[in-house]
Amino acid sequence: MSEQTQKRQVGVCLLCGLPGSGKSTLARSLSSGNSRKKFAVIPYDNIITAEAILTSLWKQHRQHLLENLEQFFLALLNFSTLGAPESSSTDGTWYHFVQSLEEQGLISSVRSHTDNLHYTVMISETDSVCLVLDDNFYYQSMRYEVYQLARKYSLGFCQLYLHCPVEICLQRNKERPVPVPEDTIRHMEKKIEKPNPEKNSWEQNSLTLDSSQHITAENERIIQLINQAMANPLRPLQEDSEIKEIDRTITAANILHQADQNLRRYISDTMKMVKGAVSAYDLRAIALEFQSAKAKVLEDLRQSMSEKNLQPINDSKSTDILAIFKEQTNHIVQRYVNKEKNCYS
Ligand SMILES: Nc1ncnc2c1ncn2[C@@H]1O[C@H](COP(=O)(O)OP(=O)(O)OP(=O)(O)O)[C@@H](O)[C@H]1O
Repeated sequence: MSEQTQKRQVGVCLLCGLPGSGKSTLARSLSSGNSRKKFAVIPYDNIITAEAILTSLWKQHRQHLLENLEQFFLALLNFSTLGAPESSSTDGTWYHFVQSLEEQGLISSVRSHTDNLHYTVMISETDSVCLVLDDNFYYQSMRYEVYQLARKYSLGFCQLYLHCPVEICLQRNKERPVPVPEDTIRHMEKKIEKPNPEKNSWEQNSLTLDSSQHITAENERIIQLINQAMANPLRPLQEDSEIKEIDRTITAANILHQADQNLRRYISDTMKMVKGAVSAYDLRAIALEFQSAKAKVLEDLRQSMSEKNLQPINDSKSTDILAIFKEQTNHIVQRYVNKEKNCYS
């Protein structure tokens, strides 16, 4: 497809749950299904090796895996080849990443003498693609970084939490050729932060399933969750300029609010003084004081606005403030005139 008019639907489905809860089993079931949607499984355990997990470089490896994912998103969205990120030479994450995609038949290396870091995506351009991230994702922060990446590229995003009683996970784990240490699973059970859509609005596309039972890709709720996420991609963060404009509006509102408060205080003080005034001289002094207070509020307002490079006069709130000034000044002048009349009558 040389001239792309239609964007490909790309989505991410995070699988989370304790070791032994059945994430990899479900991921396999998804990728072997025969729907029009292509599932690309990203098996974190195979990509970030056990040795890396035991070292302090673990976080760095996760970061590199995110960069790899970003490259894959770009290749899928732009219908381009998959290229290695700059960090690819620093550890084996990229190697394991592309190896896993190659094994699934999703990419194929570009044969070139000069460039062995590019791969052709072997997915039909008309197919939508859902990346299934197979990891425990037991901290909310681990999921949030994927969410941010998905939002950056306006992808579909959903989470599937496989809930399975720890004793069942331990039992299944024991029967594996290379079991995870029991303490690790028990520790994780205490630490795991399940998706919490009530607290985190970004986790609203989450589903909890009881995985002590057999779960397959044909599960209606899973199909619905993924379809819905793909059909409703995340809205990307607004452009920098839009964010700056919002900040400017907030700053302007704060400055105007402050000026408004000062003005109301001056008016209230002035009105008290007007009530207590006994002579025309008092009133004249009060009126002069109010005039200079008003001028000071306006001057402070003008200065704060200009320091922040804002235009108060165009803002409806500043117009309100000026209207209050006018109204209150008229009011005081009227009282002043009335009192003066009384003094001389
Ligand atoms: N619903 C199920 N019923 C019975 N056994 C299951 C079920 N799901 C998975 N198993 C078995 O439990 C073991 C662990 O499953 P699996 O590898 O899918 O778990 P996992 O959540 O991916 O674990 P890990 O986080 O360690 O990768 C496997 O031997 C698998 O066959």
